[in-house]
Amino acid sequence: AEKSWLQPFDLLYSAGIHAFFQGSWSQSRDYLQQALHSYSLLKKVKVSCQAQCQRETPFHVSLKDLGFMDVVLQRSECLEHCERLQLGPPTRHKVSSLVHKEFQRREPYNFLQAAYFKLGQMDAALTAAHTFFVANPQHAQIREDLGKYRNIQGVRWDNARDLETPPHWEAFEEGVSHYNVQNYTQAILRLETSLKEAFMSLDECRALCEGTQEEKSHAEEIQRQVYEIIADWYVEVLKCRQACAIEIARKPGQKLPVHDFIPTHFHLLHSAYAEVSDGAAAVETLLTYLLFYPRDDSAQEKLQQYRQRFREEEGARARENVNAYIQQSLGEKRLIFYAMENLDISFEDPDAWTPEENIPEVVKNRLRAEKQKRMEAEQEAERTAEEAQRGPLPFEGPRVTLDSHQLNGSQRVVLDGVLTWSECQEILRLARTPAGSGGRRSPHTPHELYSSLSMLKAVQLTGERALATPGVRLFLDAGERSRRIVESYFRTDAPLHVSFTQLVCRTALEGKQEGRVDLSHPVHADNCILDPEGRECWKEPPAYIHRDYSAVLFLNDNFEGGDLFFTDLDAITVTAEVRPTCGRLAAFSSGGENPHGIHAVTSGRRCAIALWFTHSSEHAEKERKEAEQLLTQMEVTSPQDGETVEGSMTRRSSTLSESKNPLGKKQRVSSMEHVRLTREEL
Ligand SMILES: O=C(O)CCC(=O)C(=O)O
Ligand SMILES: [Fe+2]
Repeated sequence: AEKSWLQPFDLLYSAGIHAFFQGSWSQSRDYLQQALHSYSLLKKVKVSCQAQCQRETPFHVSLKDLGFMDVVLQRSECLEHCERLQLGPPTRHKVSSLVHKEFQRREPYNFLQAAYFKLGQMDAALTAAHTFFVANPQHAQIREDLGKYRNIQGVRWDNARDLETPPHWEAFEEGVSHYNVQNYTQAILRLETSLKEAFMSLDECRALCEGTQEEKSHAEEIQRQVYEIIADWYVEVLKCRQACAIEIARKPGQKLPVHDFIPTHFHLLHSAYAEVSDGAAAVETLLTYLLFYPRDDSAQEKLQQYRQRFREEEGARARENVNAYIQQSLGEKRLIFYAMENLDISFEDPDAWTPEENIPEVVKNRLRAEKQKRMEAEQEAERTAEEAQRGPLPFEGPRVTLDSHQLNGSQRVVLDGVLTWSECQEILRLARTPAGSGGRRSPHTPHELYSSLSMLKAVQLTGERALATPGVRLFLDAGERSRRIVESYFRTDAPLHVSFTQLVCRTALEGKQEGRVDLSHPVHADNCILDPEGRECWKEPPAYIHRDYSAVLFLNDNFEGGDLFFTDLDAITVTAEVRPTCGRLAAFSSGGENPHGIHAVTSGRRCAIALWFTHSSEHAEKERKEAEQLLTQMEVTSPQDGETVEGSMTRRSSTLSESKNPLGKKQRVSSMEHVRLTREEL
């Protein structure tokens, strides 16, 4: 029989990794596939044995302690027998919690995608990579890899599937989008599917709680009595089951769970059913919602409305399976609260709907205090982790003026001394050239003019007017300088490339400033679409999702207004403000943690270089390389000039006259053609 038992997943996994580092790709692939298969089968067996043994050895009410222990022993025997039949001796599948965590993080898929890639199985590689990526969206390397797959001919990008995310997520998200565009019939179908699947995931998660508790050391156990040990262990199981409500509500790869996940389904469903005039279902789902929140006044009002509108639907009842779930959950909470009162137990209630009166006063205070303590500890941990991660500055000159903590946020920094005063002036001259000073209406406000100069335009300027060269060189260098500071200070785990450089000036229109309440640039995040109501930021097109870090290098301060400010996710609460001044650099991660805007410029002209950085080499700024080449050609003295190289280098910061331009016309034109070409390829 030995042969037919399931192979332990941790052994298969380590064999897969071993083969991987040996370069035996097909062997590695096979072991990794088997490991994943074994892992999921093991879970299935455990869940089905739980269900079977609960049926076979039920607890009856009013058991005396012997009767209770009798059932405990029978169930234990049942489980052992059930699992042994399918899995072999229990010790075979004892796996360290470290390996468990790796599987939860989908680590095997990372090796698997690389093995498939080596074997040229591109569609499978893409699917494995995508599966890993969904749970690890911050992983820089996998993003890079996915970018490569996208460019490989014949890979069907649309086929990228996620093999692990529970099916309720797709159904839930589709349901909500249908609902949002008033497509109620489809919304109902998808949300009902989501509910069914979510309850299945919940059952599975809860069943796995038994048997996953870490074992205490024998020495610890020996001090204690049998009931203490049982109580302790059982409370751990109950806490684990309770945590499943959060587990199913947290989409893989996301930090926070969806608030009130199950009740939300019923909230959306009753409106959707009412919209399609299915009175019975509307009343049924609203009543089910009210099981969670019986004192929700607006829901009660709705109920009266539905009852009047759909008269014939008086027989509708709340859903029994949901009622059973609530009763079970409240029963578990009651025991946990009891343990909190009397034993030294900590617990965090995952549900918002637990009725106040079910929570003993003492426990309420403990819960509150614990929550407070946890939040503070989390903030502190985040802060110290962030500060500990700060890297050194790559060269002398700039210094940190404000760190994230002082800026009341995360992944933010303000530095001074990135440009000298004369460097700022030189770049500002560039902004005054015809290409830079074009004053069109600001896209954001009728009270300001707006002009912008991209790297492409700056290079064209160099080609056409040598006058601009020192400014363009500085414009280029300032971006590279900032890039190095950001990469080093934030200790990014992969190299950063500049992906876009833009010199932007905002000029206040005279006499149009009274009573002005708008902003020079509304609050936004740079790589996602800010949804202040939902307190979320959607990292999806048309947002520039490849942007990882942003920076603003300020050039002047002779204007009024125009401070850069950061807000909370609500886009209203200002958390920090930065006054522009020459050489000051504000740098921050481009995501939802850093919504920002610019206060109205009420007089004068505010100029700054906006920079965006990316880990993806595909999104590196093409014009930057062109500009670099072109400028180097111009700066290195041509033979006719007879000037030394050093001479030409010192000239960098002085103004070049047109006649000194060492670049022949022909050469210049061909360089420009090249720039246009790479631009079109984008
Ligand atoms: O100029 C600034 O201060 C910020 C500009 C900005 O946030 C943007 O262009 O995305
Ligand atoms: Fe921005």
